[in-house]
Amino acid sequence: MMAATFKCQPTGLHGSGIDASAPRSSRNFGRFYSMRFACNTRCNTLRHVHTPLSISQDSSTESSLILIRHGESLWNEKNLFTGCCDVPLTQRGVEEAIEAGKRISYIPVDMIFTSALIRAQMTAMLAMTQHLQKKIPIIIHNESEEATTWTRVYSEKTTKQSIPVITAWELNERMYGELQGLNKQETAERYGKEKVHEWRRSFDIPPPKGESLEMCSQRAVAYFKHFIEPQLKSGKHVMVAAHGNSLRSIIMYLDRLTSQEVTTLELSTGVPLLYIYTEGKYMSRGSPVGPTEAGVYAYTQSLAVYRQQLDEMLP
Ligand SMILES: O=C(O)[C@@H](CO)OP(=O)(O)O
Repeated sequence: MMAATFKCQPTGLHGSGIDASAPRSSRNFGRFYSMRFACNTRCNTLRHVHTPLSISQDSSTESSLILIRHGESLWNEKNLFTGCCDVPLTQRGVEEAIEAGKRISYIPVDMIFTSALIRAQMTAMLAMTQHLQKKIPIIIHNESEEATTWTRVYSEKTTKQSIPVITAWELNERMYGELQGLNKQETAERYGKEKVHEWRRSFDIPPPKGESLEMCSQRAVAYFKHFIEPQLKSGKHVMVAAHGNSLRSIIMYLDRLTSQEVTTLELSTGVPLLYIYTEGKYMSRGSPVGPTEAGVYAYTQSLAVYRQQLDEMLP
């Protein structure tokens, strides 16, 4: 069913010009890590690519994972079921994304994963405009040989100042089937509040011709385990910009929630959540409050060191 619904988008870094042969040129960011993608599935081709990691840290101990639901979209504002319809942010959503960016501006980001939908991509890009690293997020295009070749970056220096952005349909919002485009309030009046609540928040009951949360979690969590977790394991700091239900699925996995517990999990638009991945475990650190808040750098020793490096680097 999913294959018919979504066109697979080959994603990844292969041939993107992102390369680990960067010299040790920066006083503060003198150490580079190289990593190798070795994953290959029908839909994704992340392979044989090196990316630079621009902070000093002990990559074997911990990495940060930021999850962010997109800011308010035009259909959130109109209270319409959105699902996989590709709707942009409202002005308020833009502001939420910028505010989220301020809140995570001091947390290192080496790679970004977003869904294939514009509201998540806008959120990631707007958030990164606030980041203290001042690196430029670049969407990686590997959907064809030509796309790979034509988007190649030929400057090592520019590559070092970039953050690869991987887009993946597997991180899309759940596909809401025949509810897409319908008003949530009117649908509740028509089918009854309980029925609509069951479609929206039960774990395994799909809306008409759509995905249940369970179906959404199968593809979102499989993608997370296959493509995102290996990056965290290798010491990369990752941001994931996605959607209410794809992120609820991922949080269910990270926090080991039961299918009952996840039914009450609600995520606000544009609010980042921080996890620290260490020794194969995820530690939830809630939502960062902002770079000026006392104590935020004490989340982990690496973050404290990172902050110090940023301070030394900034004018
Ligand atoms: O419409 C949607 O796509 C989602 C998220 O906005 O709605 P719900 O809250 O029902 O999961």
